[in-house]
This record gives sequence, C-alpha cells and structure tokens, in this order.
Amino acid sequence: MTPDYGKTFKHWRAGASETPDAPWHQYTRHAFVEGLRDGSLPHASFLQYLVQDYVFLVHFARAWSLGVVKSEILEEMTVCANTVDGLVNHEMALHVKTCAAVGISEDTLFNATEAPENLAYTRYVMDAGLQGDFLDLMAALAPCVMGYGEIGLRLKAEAAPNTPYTDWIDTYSGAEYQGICTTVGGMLDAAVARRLGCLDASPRANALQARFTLATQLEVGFWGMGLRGA
Ligand SMILES: Cc1ncc(CN)c(N)n1
Repeated sequence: MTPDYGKTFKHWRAGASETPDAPWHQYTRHAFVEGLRDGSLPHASFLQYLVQDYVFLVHFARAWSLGVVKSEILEEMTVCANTVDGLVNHEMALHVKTCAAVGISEDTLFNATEAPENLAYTRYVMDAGLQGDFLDLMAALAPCVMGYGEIGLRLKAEAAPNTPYTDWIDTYSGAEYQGICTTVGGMLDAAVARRLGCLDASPRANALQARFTLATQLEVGFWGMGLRGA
C-alpha cells in the first residue's frame, strides 16, 4: 500500500510511475533495495553505499537549509529546520554507528570522495533551489524523503526475518522518519496551495513534475552506484 504523504506527493509519484520506464518503480524496487529486503546484498556494498550516503546527507542538509532561506512563512521554515535536524542528528546516526562498528570513523565518512552519481544528485538538488524557488527545491527533495519512507515501510512488512539490514529498515520505517515524511508532505500541500492554487491547473505543473522525476532517476543512479561500488 502506498503511504499517505499528502496529495502533492501522490500526484508527483503518479507522474513518475506512468512513463514507460517508470522511474518510481525502478527506484523503490531496485535490486539494491531487494538485497536489503532478502539479505542478499553483500555487506561490502552496503558499507560503501553508507559511506557515500553519509556525504549525500551532508549535502542534503545543506539543501534543506536552503529551504529555510527560500521559505515564505514561518511554518515552512520550521519544517525545513526540523528536517535538517532529522538528517544531521538522527538519520546520520545510523551511518555513524554502522560504520564505527567496522572501524570507519566519522572523520573518514565526512572526508570521503564523492562518487559521480552522488555528486550529480546532490548538486542537481542544490541547483534546483538556487536557480528556482521553494517549490523547485521541494520537487527535487521530495523523492529522497518520501521514497525512503515508502521503501522502509514496505521492507518492514516484507523483509526476510534473517536479513542483516534491520537497523536500516527500522530507521526508515520508524516513527521518527515516518513523521518527517508526513510533516513534509503536509507542508508541501500547503506550499503548493499558497503559491499555485491547484497544482494540476498551474502552468508550472510540468516543470515541477520534471524535477521530481529527474530526482527519482538520480536515486536510481545512486542505488546503481551502491551495487557497482563507488
Ligand atoms: C540517496 C538517498 N536518498 C534518500 C535518503 C533518505 N533521506 C538517503 N539517505 N539517501
């Protein structure tokens, strides 16, 4: 079942599910994800993904901070600031703890060299926010937030009992992360209504959908990097 993260996400998700190659499906059902689910993902692949993902989250926290800058009202600012807190102080704790257990320090994580797929994704999102307005930024950020929420919930329900990746699954299916998805989804609906009225009828609908779909494709590339090795 698709989680309810608001009607804007539902609309964009549908838009990324209708094209022949269905980027949303490729993202949320990627072989990397299925490897987390059934436990077949090699641990070395998981670790090198986590190292890249730590750096990814540093840049995503920067992009959500840009959301504070581009907010028009305090409620938007609050959600963006709380999301930065969630990324930096909670989600990244998974990466730090898992990597520390195999001797990878936080310093090593912070200074890791970015893989091209990582660089492309994070800088695309940052550029969407710098070049565009709050909604351009949110359309590029939404697949990251909600996609992992959707994946986390599905894997929580479907994971093999002996998968070694339960910490990862619990992080993204847990109340804290799910709360962020729901709150961001609600804020997004209000932000769209405030700026565009009805999303469907807006002349910006296609451009925003294109941003969401491209960010989804960049998520697919990120999983691919994880499987291949950075
Ligand atoms: C690449 C990627 N996309 C999304 C998430 C979830 N915040 C993440 N940690 N990494």
